Order: sequence, then structure tokens, then C-alpha cells
Amino acid sequence: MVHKLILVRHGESEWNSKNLFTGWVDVRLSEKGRKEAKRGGELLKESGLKPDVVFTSVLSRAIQTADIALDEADLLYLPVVRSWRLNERHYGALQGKNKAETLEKYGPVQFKTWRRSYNVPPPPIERDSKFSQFGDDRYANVDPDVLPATESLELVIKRMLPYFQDVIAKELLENKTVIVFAHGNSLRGMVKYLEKISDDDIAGLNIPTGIPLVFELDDNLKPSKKAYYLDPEAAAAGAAAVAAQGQKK
Ligand SMILES: O=C(O)[C@@H](CO)OP(=O)(O)O
Repeated sequence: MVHKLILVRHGESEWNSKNLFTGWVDVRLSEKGRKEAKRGGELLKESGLKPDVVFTSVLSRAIQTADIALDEADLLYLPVVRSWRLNERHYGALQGKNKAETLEKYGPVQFKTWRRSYNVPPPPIERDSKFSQFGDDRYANVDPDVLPATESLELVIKRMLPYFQDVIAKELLENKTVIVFAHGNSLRGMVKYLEKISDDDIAGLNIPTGIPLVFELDDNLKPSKKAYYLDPEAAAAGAAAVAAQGQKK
């Protein structure tokens, strides 16, 4: 039996376009991001894939992307489940900071360490920072002890993976095709797990915005073939643009 899992990173957000570290700050899609989400929906429709259930994070940019893409694909009727465990990586004190200025101020080694090392989190955000999510109602039902003030990719995987294994995997094993709308780093964590990418090599993986990535998994939820993007050329260009983000003004 082949179990299908489709991963979609949200379209460009207003802060992606301003080149700011975003993390848990709840910014909306840019105009370009809305177009990317629509294109993602078109690709989904053309592919003939038929998702049965939708997962999103609790951040608006992923929810908006799901709504626009599913509308385009005539799939608005699907059941949707949302979890903070699919959120973007919490970027700690870097949230709200410009990526190019951060690169200039701290140099390429520190910048890359914060952005793409496996286990080095940025400094934690202050509770009273205007970019902190402390007190945000959407997390009211989450144990405050598990809510992060910063995260490395390793910590993202620690909070995302139990959800994948307990909730998403269950749907896949019931032979449902699952589509997940989430974020650059929460999806990097999922791909790392599924493809068994090493802690070092994951630094080189960047996920483009809005282009569905399809996994075909066996009964042990191991990939039975290489995962593929529904528009490989656009995906390669998009991933290169994410990798270069520090350089852009
Ligand atoms: O700012 C962020 O939250 C993420 C995703 O946009 O950025 P990066 O690719 O630098 O990890």
C-alpha cells in the first residue's frame, strides 16, 4: 500500500518579502504569497492527487495558504486539523530582525549557525518583547512549560515529531491522503525525519514557498521513492532564493 503525504510551505509572507526573521510572529501572506498559494492549488488539482484530510499550523500564513490552495483545487470541504506543533520554528530574539542586517552585524558564521545549524537556538526572546507570543490566546490551551522562547531545528523536531507520529501517521495508516500546510523549518524537520537526512546535511535543505512536495510512503511510513515537487523547476529556483535570503536587502 502506498500512503501519500503532501507538504506545502505557505506562500511568501509580508515578512519574507521584507527579509525579516519571522518565526511565531503572525504575519499575513503578501500579494505574491497569495498568488503562490493559488498556484499550489492549481498544481494540486492538475496532479490528480486527492487529499482526504488537511493539517495546518495555527499561524495565519499557513491557514491562508491552505484556504486559497484548497479553494483553487475545489477541496474546501475537507476536514482540517490545526496544531501549534506544526508552527514555524520559534526564532527567539531574532524575531522581527532584518536578515541582511543580522548577517552584517554578526558575520556569516554566526548568521548561518543561527539560521541553519541543527542544534544552536538563537538567544531567547524577552517575554515583554513586542515580537513575543507570550499571552497570545491561540496558545491558551497549551501547557506554558512546553511553549518555547526560542528553538533550534532539533527542538522543532522534538515538539513536531510526536504530533506527526501520533496524529498524522494515524491518518496515513488509515489510508488517507494527507496534506500539511506549514512552514520552512517545521517542514525541514519533517523531511529530515522521513528521508533520514543527517544533522549536518539538513543545513543544505531549503523548502520553496507554495509548491506541493509529494511523499509516497510504504506501510512503515518509509519513502518508497524519492519525494517530488509538483513543479520541480520552480521548486529549485524557490529553494535557491530561500538559501540566499541573508544577502537580499
Ligand atoms: O524567518 C523565518 O521564520 C524563517 C522562514 O521564513 O526563515 P529562515 O528561512 O531564515 O529560517
